[in-house]
Amino acid sequence: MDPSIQKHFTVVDYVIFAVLLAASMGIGLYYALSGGRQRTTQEFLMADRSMRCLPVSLSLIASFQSAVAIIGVPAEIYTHGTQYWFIGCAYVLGLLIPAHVFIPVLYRLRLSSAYQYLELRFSKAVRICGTLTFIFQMVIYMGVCVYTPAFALNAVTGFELWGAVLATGLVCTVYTTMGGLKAVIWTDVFQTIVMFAGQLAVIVVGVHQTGGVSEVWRKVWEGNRISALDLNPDPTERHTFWTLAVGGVFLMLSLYGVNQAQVQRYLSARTEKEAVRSCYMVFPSLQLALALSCVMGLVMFARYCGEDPSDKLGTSSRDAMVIYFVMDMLQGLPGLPGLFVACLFSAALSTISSAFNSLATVTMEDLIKPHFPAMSEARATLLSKVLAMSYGLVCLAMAYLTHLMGDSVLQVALKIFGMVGGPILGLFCLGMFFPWANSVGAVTGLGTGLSVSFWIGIGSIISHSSGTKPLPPDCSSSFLSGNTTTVTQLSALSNVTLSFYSLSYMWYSAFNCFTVIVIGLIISFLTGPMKEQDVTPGTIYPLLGTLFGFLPARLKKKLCCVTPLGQTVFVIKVFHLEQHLHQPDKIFIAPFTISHKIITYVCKTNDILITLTCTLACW
Ligand SMILES: CC(C)(CO)[C@@H](O)C(=O)NCCC(=O)O
Ligand code: NA
Repeated sequence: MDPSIQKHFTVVDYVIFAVLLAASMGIGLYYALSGGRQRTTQEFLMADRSMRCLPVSLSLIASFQSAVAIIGVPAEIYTHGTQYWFIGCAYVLGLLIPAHVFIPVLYRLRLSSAYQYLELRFSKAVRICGTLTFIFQMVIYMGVCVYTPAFALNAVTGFELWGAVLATGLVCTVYTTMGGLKAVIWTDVFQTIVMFAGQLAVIVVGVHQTGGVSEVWRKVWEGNRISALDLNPDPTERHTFWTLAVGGVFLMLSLYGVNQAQVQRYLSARTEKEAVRSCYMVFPSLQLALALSCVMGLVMFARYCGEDPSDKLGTSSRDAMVIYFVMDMLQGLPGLPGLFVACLFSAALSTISSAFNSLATVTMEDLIKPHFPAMSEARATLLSKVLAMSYGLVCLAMAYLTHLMGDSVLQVALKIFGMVGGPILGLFCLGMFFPWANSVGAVTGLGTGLSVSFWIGIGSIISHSSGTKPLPPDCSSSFLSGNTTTVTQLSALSNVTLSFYSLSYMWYSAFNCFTVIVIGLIISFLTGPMKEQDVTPGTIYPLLGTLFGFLPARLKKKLCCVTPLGQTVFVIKVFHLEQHLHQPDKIFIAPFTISHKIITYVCKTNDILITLTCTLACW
């Protein structure tokens, strides 16, 4: 790269970056030494199920808001206009459905791992398939997350690439291993605030340098960056209202409904109500996060009029371009470049810490504990810490693998969510909404879903058919339909396979989710659908019964698998008992274990140990 355009950091900037890392370590240390000192898996992995909604909600946003979004969304807006902003519409259903469908089912089962649900509903085999799929997804994703900010910074400022990767990876591993989920959640709160502050600083400085809000508006308007509502129904067009607002709902569901990183936070909330409330509170914050990154893209456009510095930078990476503009704008304002770097690394840290903790949880709960039921609590906790640490090291290895890949990172990250998260979402929907689905159907459905999604995903990468030409760069140019021509050419392709490959990546989650459900149901009916009395009560959400409320009661009962009233009352009693046991003088030892419809409570009331056993009923 041309050394004359290289941006430099001052001492203040390095100090700010160091403060971020030190503060995160400090929070980790605090939770290692306070409370229960991380001596139980309940504390280390579930934060003692004692969290309030505010920290939980900020932590929920932080998990999937990585540097990928902070750099990728402005790059998207800069080159293609504001169409992507319509994904904000998907947040409505994308958060309401998790709050009122997934949280009630999962919270009431008092799980530790979301994949425990799959065993209760189907079988051990399905649970293990689900867990392995999740591990695969998160391991790839965290590589992308830690590599992205380091690479982009290195391209522009010469900030040591592997030094930055190692610093983030190792610092995060240390505080996650020391402080457990409490540290992960509270560092998320701190890091989310730094993230918002960094983006806000760039916007304020950018608007000021461009000559005010009205000047920014004039330039983005004349440069055609304000996109109209695109209602084109073509599923191969990358971003339209439909792909974003409808396809986006499924993307959101796979992240906020069934992804262990998020489910674990819901489960760490002290009550179900608190969990639902935290999900509601994600809505305004996520809209704010989206607005900040979109506005940042617009401000950059107004300031640089679509300029493309890729020749000067020696890389065509759009991420490097964003960093270049930001560093250029913030130059000469001591501390602000450092704040932006802190913002990027906050985003990365908060994402990989969630990944480490959730990966340690599923490995422990789904893969190890079932084989060693007699393992002592101390040993289980130690093992969980070793797991969290090992995933930290895996993350560094994945960063190196990401280094060997290419493409636009926003698309890569969202493609992974769709390719792997979509089938997992399908598996949970199959279990929750369709009482007839059986275990064979679930495994076959997941297998088919993953195969189809990889076929399309890899096909699209190889045939390069998912790209869209950027809008013309010039601020004052009139509208050119670069976008539309590409799409018409693509849809005119007679080759069916090629048009499959060009399916918009925003549809991946929805498409793959439906593949799993359809194949799962077909195979279930062929191999003998699940009988109502064999379905573990409490694992079905009466969706079909609610949707078809007009049907006669007998048919409705068949659709939603409602259990007899007597049993329901019984469970309500059990839940009352549970709340009762939460009283300070009556300590709850183990929440309960569920094995094949039998709940076992172990509780301690006035120093007497009681073991309660009862059958689980539908809620
Ligand atoms: C996950 C969404 C779509 C939620 O708004 C957004 O945060 C996003 O585009 N994220 C990109 C992937 C990432 O941040 O790692
Ligand atoms: Na994050």
